[in-house]
Amino acid sequence: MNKKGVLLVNLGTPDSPSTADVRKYLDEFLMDERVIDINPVMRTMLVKGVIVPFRSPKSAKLYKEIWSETTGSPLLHYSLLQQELLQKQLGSDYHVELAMRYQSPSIESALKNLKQAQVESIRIVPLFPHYASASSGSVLQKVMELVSKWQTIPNISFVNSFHDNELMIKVFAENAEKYKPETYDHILFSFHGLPQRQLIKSDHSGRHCLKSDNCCATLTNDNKFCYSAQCHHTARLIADQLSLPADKYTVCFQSRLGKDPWVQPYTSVVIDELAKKGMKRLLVFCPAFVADCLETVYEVTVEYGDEFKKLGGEHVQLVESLNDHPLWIDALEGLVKG
Ligand SMILES: C=CC1=C(C)c2cc3[nH]c(cc4nc(cc5[nH]c(cc1n2)c(C)c5CCC(=O)O)C(CCC(=O)O)=C4C)c(C)c3C=C
Ligand SMILES: [Fe+2]
Ligand SMILES: [Fe+2]
Repeated sequence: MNKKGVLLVNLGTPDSPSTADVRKYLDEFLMDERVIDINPVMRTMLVKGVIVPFRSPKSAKLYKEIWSETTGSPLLHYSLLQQELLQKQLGSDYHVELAMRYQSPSIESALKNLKQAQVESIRIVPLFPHYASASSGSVLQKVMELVSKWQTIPNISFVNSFHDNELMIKVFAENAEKYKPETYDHILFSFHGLPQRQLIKSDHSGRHCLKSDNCCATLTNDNKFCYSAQCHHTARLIADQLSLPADKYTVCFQSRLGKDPWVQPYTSVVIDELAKKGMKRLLVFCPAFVADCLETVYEVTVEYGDEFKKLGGEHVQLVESLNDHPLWIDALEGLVKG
């Protein structure tokens, strides 16, 4: 019997924390037309002329801080563990591959392995709980570009988003419980940011995105593919699971790049405001990521932690990501079989 193929795809990480490898990674990532979605000539000038030359040495320093001598980039390490554990759990009827949208292991090589294994179908699982053109959309476009050239195209299906996955919500809540959320002054749900123009472009109704202050407060037919509305929904589900009152938590967005407005409120602004209000201890969830990475272990723990302390705060505690939690592997099994 032919096996069923599974392709897990995360964002990508440099091959090493050297400036040259970070430059290669940022160049491939930021030249993607779904990531910096502006006129191609402007994108080339901005990315190759400004962002990559200035950002690469700075980012390389940060990557060096989180790089493990034995396991390298945390994002790749946890993604490989997720692949291994899912393969074990699904058994020999399945062939599970892992790819990164940018750099290695590439989507090309993972698809080649699936083709060689003569799989009868491919289930594509972008490892992003919330749909964004810049993340899941880009993964799906790349896979379709490559597979469309095959002589025989197997059955293909993909997961668009899983922002309300019950097991995922449970793992985030469980991971937080050991820190006793009730002992913190405030809880943040800090999601990866996105330029506002990308939200507006995804609003096919033309009635929803950024048309009112609370356009993301509920998930409706009009905004069900809105990245921000999906993020708010995930936060509400985790907060409900932990019985957090609405005034005890804030949804915010981190990792802004460039001068254009991104989805708000910005995490750094919220942290400043909370410190100025005299809050001392913050617990921070990063539910846009299924594995710990630069944006969680460095940006939240170190950068936001230092910023908070400078303004009188005492402690910023990150709730670890889904990583290799057994219930998350169960969740992945459900996404594959669903
Ligand atoms: C969760 C999904 C992600 C979306 C959506 C996303 C959009 C997006 N990101 C940038 C710019 C950068 N992101 C960087 C790192 C990074 N981004 C994600 C995920 C999403 N990005 C992850 C998982 C990571 C961490 C990778 C790792 O190796 O640990 C970086 C690189 C790091 C840095 O230099 O700060 C940049 C740059 C844009 C512009 C964007 C949408 C338009
Ligand atoms: Fe990013
Ligand atoms: Fe929206």
